[in-house]
Amino acid sequence: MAEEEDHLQQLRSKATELFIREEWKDSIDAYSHFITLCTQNLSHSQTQTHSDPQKLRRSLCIALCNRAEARSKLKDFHSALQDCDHALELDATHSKTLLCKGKILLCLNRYSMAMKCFTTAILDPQHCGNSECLNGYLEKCKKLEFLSRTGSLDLSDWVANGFRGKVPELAEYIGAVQIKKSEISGRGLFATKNIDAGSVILVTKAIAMERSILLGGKDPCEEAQLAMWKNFIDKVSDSVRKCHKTRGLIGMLSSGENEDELDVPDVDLFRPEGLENVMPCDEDADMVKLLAILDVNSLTEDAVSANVLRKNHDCYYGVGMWLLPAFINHSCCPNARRLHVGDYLVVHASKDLKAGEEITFAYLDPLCSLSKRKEMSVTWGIHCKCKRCRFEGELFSKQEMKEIEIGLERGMDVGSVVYKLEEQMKRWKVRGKEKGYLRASFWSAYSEAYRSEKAMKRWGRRIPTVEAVIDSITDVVGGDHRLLKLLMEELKKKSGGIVEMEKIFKLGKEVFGKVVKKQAARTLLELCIGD
Ligand SMILES: C[S@@+](CC[C@H](N)C(=O)[O-])C[C@H]1O[C@@H](n2cnc3c(N)ncnc32)[C@H](O)[C@@H]1O
Repeated sequence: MAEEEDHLQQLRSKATELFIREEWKDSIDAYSHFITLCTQNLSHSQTQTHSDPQKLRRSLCIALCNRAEARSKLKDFHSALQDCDHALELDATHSKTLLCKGKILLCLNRYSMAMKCFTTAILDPQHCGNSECLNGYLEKCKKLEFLSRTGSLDLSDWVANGFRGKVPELAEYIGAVQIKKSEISGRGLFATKNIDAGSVILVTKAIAMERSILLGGKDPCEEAQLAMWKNFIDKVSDSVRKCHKTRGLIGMLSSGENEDELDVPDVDLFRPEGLENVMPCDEDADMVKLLAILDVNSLTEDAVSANVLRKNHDCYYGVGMWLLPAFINHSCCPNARRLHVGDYLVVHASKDLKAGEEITFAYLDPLCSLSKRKEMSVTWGIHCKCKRCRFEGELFSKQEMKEIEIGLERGMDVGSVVYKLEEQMKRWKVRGKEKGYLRASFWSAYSEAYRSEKAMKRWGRRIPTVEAVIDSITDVVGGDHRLLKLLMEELKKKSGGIVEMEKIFKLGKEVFGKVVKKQAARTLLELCIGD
């Protein structure tokens, strides 16, 4: 008996030493060995070889708790949670395990469950040493739980501080949306209630994300990009391997084939606190399918609709996988935009949305011509048939239109391009939204003309005002930072009044979403001009 006890003692000391040295993998192995022997010893109650089973049970509880901590350091949250539950079966009020479990649940965005752990731990009379830390976690949990219920995030302090300090912690939030069959392609995300422009629709943490900081240049070199993609794929595979819920959810995404035949999942499955055991998929991840899914659904931070809130204008190139936003289809007249805050993706309405309306992003730049959009859509493997593409498709076959486009490409005076287009629109009786489509397609000519003193001297009186053009483009493509920038430059020239400023704030909300209070909004807008 003494020999067995010595052996257990040695194993425990070795595991603890490795744990203190933060050698997580080796400490997990050592604790696993100890846990197996302990469990065998305790389960053979008749032949029990330990002199003090009560003490052994306590040691087992601590070993499970430490293995959980080590596993969570390696982001193996699933196994770590199982260890915590096992430890809590031995001692339901073990405060260190409750703290560990609460922290893991927080990482998994299961705020109310985490809150229960911290509250129970605080009630434990032996928690005294951890009191401050537990209260801190409890406060954080309450804040995040509120955010996950309401979606009312406030990034004011961080933005007003020039993005200094830690990236604010966000919580998962799913607004009034559902997944349904889409007329665009396969499934799409739809509003279930009216949503105002600027309102946050989703806040989602990436299941995996990889960034490269590329110094000295905007275009990431191929080698750095390849390395980043490789790391990203490794991270996704790791998270899919470790969590069957992630595996089940990612398996529901499109791999680009037979999209119209895919099942329509319930949006509730994507809630962090949603049921774990509803996942149909428990098979091993098929790497070929996984790569196809990543190809179709990964998002890059530098995309047109992605405003990256970050420090110092570092040249980042980031790629990530966010599950629910992967159901958002493309439109050349998008009504939503995305914002990257750390590993979180914040999706907000860039126009007012009606209940039942499909939520769409711009995968491709909506402020460029049909031919350029067509060229870019090849990379996405999509053939867009939206109203705008259909309308422009018919018009772009007209000789006059071809001449305007070729003229622009060959460096024709931008003022005259704008003038010609406006005159043609009158002749063709183009009205309402359709005017916005064409102005958006020739945005480069409009923005250059309005910024050129020479062009404005010559054409200024014969072309519509900046405000009128921006209004009509915003009406079709929603808020866009380039429109905002031009509007602000105009305001500076004219030193505009309150009405103009309100217009800018409104457009700012459509571009960045309602994520900051008014004072911080000014900082954001200044950053927009400085871009
Ligand atoms: C990120 S997924 C969007 C959700 C997808 N419809 C589904 O059912 O899972 C991207 C894929 O949706 C399809 N898609 C999205 N927008 C489209 C559009 N405007 N026209 C045609 N296909 C589109 C393409 O097959 C694209 O590869």
